[in-house]
Amino acid sequence: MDEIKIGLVGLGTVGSSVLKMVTENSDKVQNITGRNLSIKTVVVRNVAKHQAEVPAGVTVTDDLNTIVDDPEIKIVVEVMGGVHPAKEVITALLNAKKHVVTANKDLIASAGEELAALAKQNHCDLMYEASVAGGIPILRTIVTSFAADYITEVKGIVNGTTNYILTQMQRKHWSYDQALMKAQELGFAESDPTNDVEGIDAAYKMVILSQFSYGTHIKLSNMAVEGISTIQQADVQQADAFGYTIKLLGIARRIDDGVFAEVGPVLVPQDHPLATINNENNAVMVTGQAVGETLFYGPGAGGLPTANSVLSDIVSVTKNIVLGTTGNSFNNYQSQVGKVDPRDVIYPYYLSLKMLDAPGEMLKFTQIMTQIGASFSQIVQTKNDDQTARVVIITHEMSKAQLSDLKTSLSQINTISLLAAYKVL
Ligand SMILES: NC(=O)C1=CN([C@@H]2O[C@H](COP(=O)(O)OP(=O)(O)OC[C@H]3O[C@@H](n4cnc5c(N)ncnc54)[C@H](OP(=O)(O)O)[C@@H]3O)[C@@H](O)[C@H]2O)C=CC1
Ligand SMILES: N[C@@H](CC=O)C(=O)O
Ligand code: NA
Repeated sequence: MDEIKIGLVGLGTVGSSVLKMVTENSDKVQNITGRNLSIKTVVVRNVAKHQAEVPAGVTVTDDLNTIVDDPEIKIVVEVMGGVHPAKEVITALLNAKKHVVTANKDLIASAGEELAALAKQNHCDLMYEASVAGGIPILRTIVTSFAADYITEVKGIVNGTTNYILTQMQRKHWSYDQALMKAQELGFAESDPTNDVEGIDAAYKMVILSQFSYGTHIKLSNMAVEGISTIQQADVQQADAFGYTIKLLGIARRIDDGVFAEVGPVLVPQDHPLATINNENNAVMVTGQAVGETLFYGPGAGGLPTANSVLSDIVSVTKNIVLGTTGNSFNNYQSQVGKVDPRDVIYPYYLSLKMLDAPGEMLKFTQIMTQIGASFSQIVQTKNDDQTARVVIITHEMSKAQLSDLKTSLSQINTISLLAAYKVL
């Protein structure tokens, strides 16, 4: 039987699981593709650390050229992470006519179009199912099963680390730091978890999801992105008392002929499916004009779930090699979209305010709300230890433009500060 040799760049959480799956599940893959797949060479930084982790016959090296110059290696999996030198690595591999499978959302969100063009030029495949929502097969599902439907919204929990942290803060009342440390220990977090907790990892995934859903590239710099590092335990408990769970959501929604995309903490009603997604699990809700609402749920991080997505790409590439159909883009949809007016982006908001606990302060706030034409449905005031009070409000629907006016007006009052403004689903 014909053999297809694979190169692996990175042998951490995901890489070691890819090695395990290729080694242990080869019979089924062979049955499906008619090809015997095996890992020939692994590239890492620290060869001594990894030498004992690979089966006999697999080469471990710190020299990428061992793969680039090996004509026997047809497919290479990049799971080293980060934009540089991963971009240079994938560029060299594609120029050497290797098909590439990657889990690297940082790189695909920032240079995906350029790399896809390079792949096409070299008649190579470039696939990245694992880059969005780890083990959930969401990208290929959008490409194939939503090909004819008009997607109006894609939203969800697309970062495992932050969902794990929020779950532990809400259910076990763990501190933020304690929960983050455990997420790192479990291999969910990036090597530097800043992108996880600041919402940037989720934003990368929304960029890729938007590309697949709307055929358009949304620049990260045009997206409002907020993480979870400033969420207070008090907000988690207060949201719970109001009947909501705080989740870090990515939302990309068609509004008229534009697409609005944002990442931030959102209060999700406790009976909404997204409120029930816990720990490192992710869920992506895709709404199509024909199909209506669909929900895809599964592990968003972790070695084996992510490796399963990598393997699904390897199998797709192998089928293309067998059929002689390599060199087609993972996502072919391209479309022009317009700008969204902030007056058309409308949600209720959860506002957490700190104000001087003195007569007239609340009146100042309600006057501003009246001036901007906004109103609220729920309000709770608690006294702080000092001369201030914590006031938490759920507003009626208001636009992003009104929220922006509210922030501007509040910034001019030194006795009231806005601690948090989260959308309410
Ligand atoms: N962990 C997860 O749950 C998920 C991760 N991903 C993505 O998968 C990718 C890998 O993540 P993960 O496995 O967690 O990362 P790890 O940090 O666990 O592993 C990274 C691996 O890459 C190697 N590496 C890093 N830099 C270089 C370099 N310059 N040259 C050669 N080798 C290098 C490291 O080698 P050494 O050990 O010698 O330093 C290590 O083996 C990332 O893009 C991540 O975003 C996607 C979905 C889920
Ligand atoms: N760090 C990421 C890993 C998967 O993409 C996450 O926590 O979701
Ligand atoms: Na996926």
